[in-house]
Amino acid sequence: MSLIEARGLAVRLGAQTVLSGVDFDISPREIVTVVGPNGSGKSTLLRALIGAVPISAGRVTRAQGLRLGYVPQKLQIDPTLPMTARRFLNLPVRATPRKTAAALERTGAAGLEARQLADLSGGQLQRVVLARALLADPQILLLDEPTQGLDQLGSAAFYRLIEDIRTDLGCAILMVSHELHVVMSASDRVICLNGHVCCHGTPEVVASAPEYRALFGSGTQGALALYRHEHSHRHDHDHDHNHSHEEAH
Ligand SMILES: Nc1ncnc2c1ncn2[C@@H]1O[C@H](COP(=O)(O)OP(=O)(O)OP(=O)(O)O)[C@@H](O)[C@H]1O
Repeated sequence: MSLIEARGLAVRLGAQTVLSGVDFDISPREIVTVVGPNGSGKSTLLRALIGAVPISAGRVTRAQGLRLGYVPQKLQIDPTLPMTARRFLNLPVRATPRKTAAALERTGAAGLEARQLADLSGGQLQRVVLARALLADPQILLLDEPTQGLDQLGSAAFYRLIEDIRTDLGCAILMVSHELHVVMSASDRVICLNGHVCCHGTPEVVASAPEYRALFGSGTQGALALYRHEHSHRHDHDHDHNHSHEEAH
């Protein structure tokens, strides 16, 4: 049983068709990563899946009563509007001090309750935002480029934290990431998006394809090769050209 399922999903924003013909599923405990070039509709896909943006065709089905936690790409904080971490954690649903403290502790941000959001470092802020997402006791966490702006160490630590949370809470994770080494090492499935689903499959199968290894080896460079491969065909948003496969050619 999928937590979220989309069939033939299309989204129009203004005059632009941002997504079309997208089929998508995510099962409990799965880690699925969405990759794709800038402007390819990754954030829009996440927002459409949670019902934050209207869809123009197709359907999205969420499991009944689905609890989800969403970490947006960029939290817009107005520096002129003071807001403590505590207050942020209580929006829109009030949580007990014990619960907020536990959530902050879980994300490695213990004791930040009284701090102003605007004064937190990028890494601290991401942990507070993640803590807020955890307060919903989510069955699925959606993370839109959660390590943007973090340095490499900070980013690696954040992804480890996410994996630990998946293990502890048993929630599924759907994330957008540009960090392809993470995509290769930490995802159960990868979806490559460019207005439509270009291809999808397990990163392991792709990484172990002999042609792929012979050309690019493994590790980050291999991941880049996967990325390039998947974008080597023409993208004209013609869905007859959609294809999915699990091998590098
Ligand atoms: N509110 C909006 N109104 C009109 N167009 C929009 C709106 N939001 C996004 N778009 C357009 O939709 C397209 C997809 O945007 P989206 O943010 O989903 O891409 P993305 O793959 O997440 O990009 P990035 O990697 O740069 O974050 C872009 O061309 C963007 O300009």
